Amino acid sequence: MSSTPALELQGLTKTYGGKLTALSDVNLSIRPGEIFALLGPNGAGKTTLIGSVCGLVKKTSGKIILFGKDLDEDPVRPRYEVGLVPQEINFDPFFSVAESLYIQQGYYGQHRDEARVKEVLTALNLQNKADSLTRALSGGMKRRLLIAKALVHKPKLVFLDEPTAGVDVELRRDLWTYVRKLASEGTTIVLTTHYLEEAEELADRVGVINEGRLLLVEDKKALLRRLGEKRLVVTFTDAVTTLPESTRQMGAALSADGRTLTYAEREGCAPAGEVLRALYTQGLPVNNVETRHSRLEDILIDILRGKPAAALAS
Ligand SMILES: Nc1ncnc2c1ncn2[C@@H]1O[C@H](COP(=O)(O)OP(=O)(O)OP(=O)(O)O)[C@@H](O)[C@H]1O
Repeated sequence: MSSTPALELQGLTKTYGGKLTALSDVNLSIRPGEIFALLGPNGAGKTTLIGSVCGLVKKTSGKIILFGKDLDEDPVRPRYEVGLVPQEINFDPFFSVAESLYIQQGYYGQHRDEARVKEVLTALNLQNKADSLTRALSGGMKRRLLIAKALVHKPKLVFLDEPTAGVDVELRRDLWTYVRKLASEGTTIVLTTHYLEEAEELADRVGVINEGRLLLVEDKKALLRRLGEKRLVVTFTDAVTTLPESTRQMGAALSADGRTLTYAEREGCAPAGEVLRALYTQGLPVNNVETRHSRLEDILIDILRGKPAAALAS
């Protein structure tokens, strides 16, 4: 696979009305074929970033390089390689589903390609709706059509801006399967989502943006390992007065009533099993043991709160 980044942002900055800085000096390189999740709270700048790449927002400064081509030098042709699934449903209600896809092919400088339209409709389970007016589709079908529109011209880079907002669990699962298939065929995917489960499920890498600044870019699994923890909670049948010295040294803590031990196993710490072994060796009255792994959601909250442990990776 080519090593040229699918997308490179260099010092990308966007100021609205000379006052509000929606993007501040964003530097980012998206690898070809990866699924990259761009995460951040409302108003962080995600849609502005996507809009700048897709030509919907005029950047204030910085460079946008698509597949090695600087958009300042050619703002049109490199964008033919890009597809966008926007947050909001935006099609003309008076065209049929198939017509809206032919129009889309035209926008991207392509000839009407009926076979491709059929293929995309089938992939998104809309084959029976080709002749329906778009306004007659259900909400979930409209979402599918938005995705079909973004893909009908075979883009090499696809932005999915909140693709599953308001869709049911089944459609969400279908879309995840489809996104994975696209990525396995070499399409680069940039995803924004407030469903962190979605990012955890799909993403190869994660970027966190807040107030227009990119705070972190990291491999998802490495991030979960680095900042995640396994939390062990042990309850005792009778109150315990002190914990074994070895478990205290490992960092286990006893609740004030002596009935609960908690231990956070992080990268480089003793495994939770060692704490348990010490408790059993000392004959402490263990009643129940629970463990819970951190999710991306816990980590994102720590990063956004500026928790020191959530030190930024390069
Ligand atoms: N056309 C505009 N004019 C003025 N300000 C804007 C405009 N579009 C966005 N903004 C502001 O820019 C900032 C970033 O907005 P943006 O839509 O990029 O955030 P987001 O991360 O996509 O948020 P969300 O998760 O809510 O969709 C916000 O403060 C927003 O109010």
